[in-house]
Amino acid sequence: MTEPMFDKIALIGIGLIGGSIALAARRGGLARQIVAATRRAETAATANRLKLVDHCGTDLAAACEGADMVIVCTPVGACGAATREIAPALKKGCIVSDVGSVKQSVIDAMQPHIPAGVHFVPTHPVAGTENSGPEAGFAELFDGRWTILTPPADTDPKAVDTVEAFWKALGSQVDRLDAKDHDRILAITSHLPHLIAYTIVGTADDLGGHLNAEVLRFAAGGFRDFTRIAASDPTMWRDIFLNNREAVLEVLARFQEDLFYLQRAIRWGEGDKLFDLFTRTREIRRALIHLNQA
Ligand SMILES: NC(=O)C1=CN([C@@H]2O[C@H](COP(=O)(O)OP(=O)(O)OC[C@H]3O[C@@H](n4cnc5c(N)ncnc54)[C@H](O)[C@@H]3O)[C@@H](O)[C@H]2O)C=CC1
Ligand SMILES: O=C(O)C(=O)Cc1ccc(O)cc1
Repeated sequence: MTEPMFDKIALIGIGLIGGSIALAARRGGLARQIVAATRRAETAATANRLKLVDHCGTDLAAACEGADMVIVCTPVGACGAATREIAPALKKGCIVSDVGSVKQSVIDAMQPHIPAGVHFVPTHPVAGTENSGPEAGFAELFDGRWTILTPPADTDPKAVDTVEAFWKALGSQVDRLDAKDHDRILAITSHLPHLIAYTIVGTADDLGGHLNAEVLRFAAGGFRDFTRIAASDPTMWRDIFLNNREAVLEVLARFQEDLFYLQRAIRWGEGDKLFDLFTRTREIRRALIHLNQA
């Protein structure tokens, strides 16, 4: 049997992502001990009942005592305060990481609290579901999916390599990006699609009257897919939009222009404009399938 990568991993927050990391790390035998801490006693009790980790409590700092690797798995708006709370307990040489869907604002919030001698390697596993909480975690979540590392320029390269090896051992493919580039890319590929889903389901619900019941009764195809995305966690997504404000507003402006273009084409019966765009987008989907990414 090979040696575990770490003696002790501590997870701060144990919902879908924290729970999945715990289960995948145990599957891979990556740590001798995995502990967690979360704000609410009820969540900790669920994590303990499900045996996601060796122990889950509510004292964030106590969980980090002696840990080699600490991963903050809270909504992005809570990352800074959580890091401030655990900072006094971090041992020298420890790696602190996070899994937030937004990177630059999380770096800005966490980095000032990272003590000297502790390494900070921010990450984003681009894998998830619409479900949240400790019951939602599963060991296979990261298998074959991408995890993006966005280490600040002065980060110890050995710590970055260790985090890369850890995510590969969890089943993920790994790449590295500048944090701001990450935020611009995710604004279009993940954040805008969620905003559209939240909007369309709300609009359908607002139709009112007898149409409302019909919309839900015949929810099929495209609309049903949107309702899945629109069931995603409200706290998590509120924090994502507030923390990736600029990039989201920029792509939203572009999107609105493109939507007006289609609106005009429909109004004036310009079928060739619609046909050309739909042909181009179908090719994009087929290329993704070819690359095994869809
Ligand atoms: N849900 C998804 O599909 C994905 C989420 N992410 C990111 O991962 C992070 C966690 O997301 P999920 O696991 O889905 O959320 P979740 O809601 O399932 O779990 C969040 C956990 O953090 C705890 N928590 C909340 N506020 C806290 C605080 N102030 N102090 C300590 N613990 C606190 C909660 O009790 C819960 O255990 C978020 O930053 C999100 O952006 C990244 C990739 C995919
Ligand atoms: O459920 C889905 O379709 C998702 O898009 C999950 C997801 C949500 C947030 C992320 O930062 C990454 C992945």
